[in-house]
Amino acid sequence: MTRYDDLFDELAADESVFADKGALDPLAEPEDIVPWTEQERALGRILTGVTEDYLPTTVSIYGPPGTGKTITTQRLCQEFADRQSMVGVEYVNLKECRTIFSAANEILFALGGEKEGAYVGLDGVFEAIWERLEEYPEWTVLILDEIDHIQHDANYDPSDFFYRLLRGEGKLERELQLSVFLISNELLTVDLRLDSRVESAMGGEEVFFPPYDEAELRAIIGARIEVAFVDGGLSEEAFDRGVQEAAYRWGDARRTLRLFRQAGELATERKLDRVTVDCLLDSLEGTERETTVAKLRSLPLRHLVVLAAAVGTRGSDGKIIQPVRSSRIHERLQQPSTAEQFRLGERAIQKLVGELDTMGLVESWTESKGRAGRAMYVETTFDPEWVYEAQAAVAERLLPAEEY
Ligand SMILES: Nc1ncnc2c1ncn2[C@@H]1O[C@H](COP(=O)(O)OP(=O)(O)OP(=O)(O)O)[C@@H](O)[C@H]1O
Repeated sequence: MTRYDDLFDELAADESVFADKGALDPLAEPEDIVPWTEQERALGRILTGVTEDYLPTTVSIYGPPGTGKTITTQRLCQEFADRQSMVGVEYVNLKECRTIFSAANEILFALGGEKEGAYVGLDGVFEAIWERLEEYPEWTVLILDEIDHIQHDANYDPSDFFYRLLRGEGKLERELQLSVFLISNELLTVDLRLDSRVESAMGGEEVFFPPYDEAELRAIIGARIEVAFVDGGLSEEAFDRGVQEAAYRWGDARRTLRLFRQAGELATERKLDRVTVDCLLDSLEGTERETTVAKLRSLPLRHLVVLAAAVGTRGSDGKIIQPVRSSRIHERLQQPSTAEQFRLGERAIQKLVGELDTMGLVESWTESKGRAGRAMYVETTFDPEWVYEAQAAVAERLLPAEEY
């Protein structure tokens, strides 16, 4: 026996509470979609417009994470296209696209084209997109997921991208009938600050997916829980508590699946034969932390730098001092390396704090200081140490913590 044998033996679950853990994988295609009756009807109504020769140029599908936007839209559009030969559907996820040019190239690729080189420019890629679309049925529904990941870059702004997509000359000349279904967490015109010419070119159709309530989460994950756990592997109280907490905190099906998977892993680690309410509550904290850290990691650097400055002051007991005044954040951001890189004045900092507040990552408020005017205070809504966890390298490189 080597020490690796010992290690693997120790870690291999001989008494697992799981029968088929894969059933809790959010990426696994669920057999049944618990219908979102209202939203399905709204999307269905839009699609059947084809029979009257009309599809809106855009449909904005938005709502918080894990509320079934992707799965419902994809399936409904595909089912419709399977029944209507004059409709084609393509799905593109833009999450990994760092530039607007790469987003256009990703669309081209999904339409069966070869990606273009940078030298052709955005217009060149769009020209190739229109050529591909000529081969498509009369109507094309293009689903663009995570479209809010498109950000301003050095060469183009999102309005340029949308204007070409909706009103591009090559498209108008060829009289292509294209309807773009845009999936995002926030309403796009607000989130991406699209300009008015783009707004007026958009279809104006919107479908909102609200967070799931307890009954819906129960229905969505109930069947998967039955497959995932051995008989009696999850106590009824733990299941009830799990869906209640998940509905109260997030209304997100993906996070709920993850919560039950982690609670099961914890039970196995603790050598229990069933998941208890304690396992569930302990995992709940872990899930909260994991998702917050992931969210922090995906923040634009300027927001992260402001957060790092907000949590960068420790008391003599080593604890991070909160709340912190925005002027203190400003002061910390005046260190030469940071100041030069980000050039953040007090007003810019307050604006970024406001945006972090809207994202639910901080709470901010102002207090009157009499003659000294008003002061803005900021406090994170989560354990401030997580900021370091999320971007240890960035936070420490930019702003080493200092004692107050
Ligand atoms: N109505 C549903 N029926 C069955 N499974 C669902 C349903 N809604 C969500 N799920 C499960 O949750 C996962 C996440 O859902 P989906 O990707 O559709 O969410 P989303 O709203 O698009 O989220 P995001 O904004 O994070 O991309 C799905 O892959 C699926 O496993």
